[in-house]
Amino acid sequence: MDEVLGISPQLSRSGRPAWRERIAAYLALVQLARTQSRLLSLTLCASVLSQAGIIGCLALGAWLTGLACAGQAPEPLYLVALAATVIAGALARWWQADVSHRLAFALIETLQVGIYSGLERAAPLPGTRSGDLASIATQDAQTMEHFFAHFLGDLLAAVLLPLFALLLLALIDPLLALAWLPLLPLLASVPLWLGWRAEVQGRQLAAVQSRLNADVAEGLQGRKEFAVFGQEDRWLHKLASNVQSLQTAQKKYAARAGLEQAAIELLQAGAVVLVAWAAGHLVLNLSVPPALLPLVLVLAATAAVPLAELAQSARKLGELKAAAQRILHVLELPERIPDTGHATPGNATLNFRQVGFSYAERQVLHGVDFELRPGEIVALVGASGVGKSTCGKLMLRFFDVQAGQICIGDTDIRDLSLAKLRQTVAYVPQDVYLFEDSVANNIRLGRPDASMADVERVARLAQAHDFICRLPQGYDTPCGVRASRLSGGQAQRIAIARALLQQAPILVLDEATSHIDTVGELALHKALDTLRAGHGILLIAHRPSTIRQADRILVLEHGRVVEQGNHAELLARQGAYARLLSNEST
Ligand SMILES: Nc1ncnc2c1ncn2[C@@H]1O[C@H](COP(=O)(O)OP(=O)(O)OP(=O)(O)O)[C@@H](O)[C@H]1O
Repeated sequence: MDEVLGISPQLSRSGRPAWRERIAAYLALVQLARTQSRLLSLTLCASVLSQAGIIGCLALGAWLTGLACAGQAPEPLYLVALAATVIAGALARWWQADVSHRLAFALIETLQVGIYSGLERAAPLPGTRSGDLASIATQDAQTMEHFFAHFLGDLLAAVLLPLFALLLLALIDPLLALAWLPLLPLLASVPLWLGWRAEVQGRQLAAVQSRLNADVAEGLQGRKEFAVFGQEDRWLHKLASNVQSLQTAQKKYAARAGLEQAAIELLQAGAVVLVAWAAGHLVLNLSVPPALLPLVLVLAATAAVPLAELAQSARKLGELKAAAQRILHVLELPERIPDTGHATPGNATLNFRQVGFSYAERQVLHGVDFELRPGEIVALVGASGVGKSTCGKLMLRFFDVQAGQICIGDTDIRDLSLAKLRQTVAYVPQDVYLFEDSVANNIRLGRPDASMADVERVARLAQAHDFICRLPQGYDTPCGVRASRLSGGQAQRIAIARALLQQAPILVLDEATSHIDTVGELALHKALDTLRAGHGILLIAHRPSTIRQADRILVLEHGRVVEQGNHAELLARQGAYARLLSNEST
């Protein structure tokens, strides 16, 4: 799984060696558990009490049985004590289940919020798929339930109760304690014998599971494409092969877990046999009264149970560690875009000044220069892949420029807070995303408190009001998963209305009318003309009809603005713009 997120098993992305990473993972979980210190203390206390309750009733029962065998009638007080121990043990068990799960769920909630905030802070994560990320936020976080609800409590009980039993056995006769002692560390060490394999298997299991989740999620998103290109069977085969890999990983995991289970039970039985053998000798030598024999055997058998339970719990540590490391990786993701500015722009004039930018190795923009003043409509045009959308994304700081600067009112946008920047620039992306919510709430995305009158006003401006009114529930109609109930042009108009509601002085429309019909587009052009009074509008476009309405056209070629002017001027020049238009028309 770590490999899925690009973390090598030997060396994590943080650069720490794997063993330090492992300890860091557990320490971070314990540190997290300490944030719920009250619930944590109650869980530890309840775990010890519940296991002590079970051992207590069995030991008391065995002692009374021994007395009865020796011909001593039990005193009523002892029977009352036995009944009280049984009830207290049952209550402690119930309390432990309640409090340990309250602790686990509180911590999982904290983890999930942390994971979502880490993903948001660092988005988009290079090389990761949404299914992988969903696995971290849900499955990995849920895996932690075992650690918080069971492992920590089991650990404390496994230390305290065998020590207490050892003390009792030593008080009866030190030889009994000596007979029991050697098997205790052996029992505790079982998970360590196959620990390395458990870890590798845990990591493999999580990786296969995550790959399967990612493939299912991707296949569902791309099901239309699979259907169009007749590739459903290929996708199903891929899923079947992933399921097969998952089964293989699960089988290996179960085989190793079974081996550990057998070893634990063998050692537990061995401890009882050794103590029984020593006790038999001591009883024959009259060093230990026969009435104590049942108590000795019960102590030897039951006091090792918390240790065996810990060993069982620890068997899951490999899986748990893999999940913890993936979670920590996301929690520790640095902020991709630092948000430290507090400046306020003097006015809404936008300037690109010698802007340079590259994605990984590939340089896309080299010294882009242009200005967008309030009241202007400017079109940014160029061949596909030349970097037009990249300019829009840089204006919103989805990425930061690597050379030059982008300023609004002479203030570098890196000196504005992200919130301020995004109030200043409204953006309609190429690939509109509508949430599975009502049309009105989708329009309200940037201003959740906007009145219905405001929502309708911007919908009219975006030429969306009429078709929205024709929808079955008007503005309350759900848009469907990924806007499945709307046409591409309708979704675009809702996205334009959403941007207009933001009342930002700079508006960027990235191919925002590409799915809108000619009549709708003409109406939208009129709306943009009325909007220009308070706004600077940047149109990123291919359609000649959209481009023509701009006051100024910027032609981007080889990562630079190579021409600018209005439609007529640029056509007359017979340069890059004229070439572009003739290419578009052919
Ligand atoms: N996230 C990314 N990672 C790596 N390369 C990218 C990324 N986004 C875009 N590119 C590359 O950067 C170049 C410019 O992309 P951009 O989307 O800005 O082009 P565009 O001019 O808007 O194209 P189009 O008109 O087709 O939308 C393209 O070659 C593209 O492959």
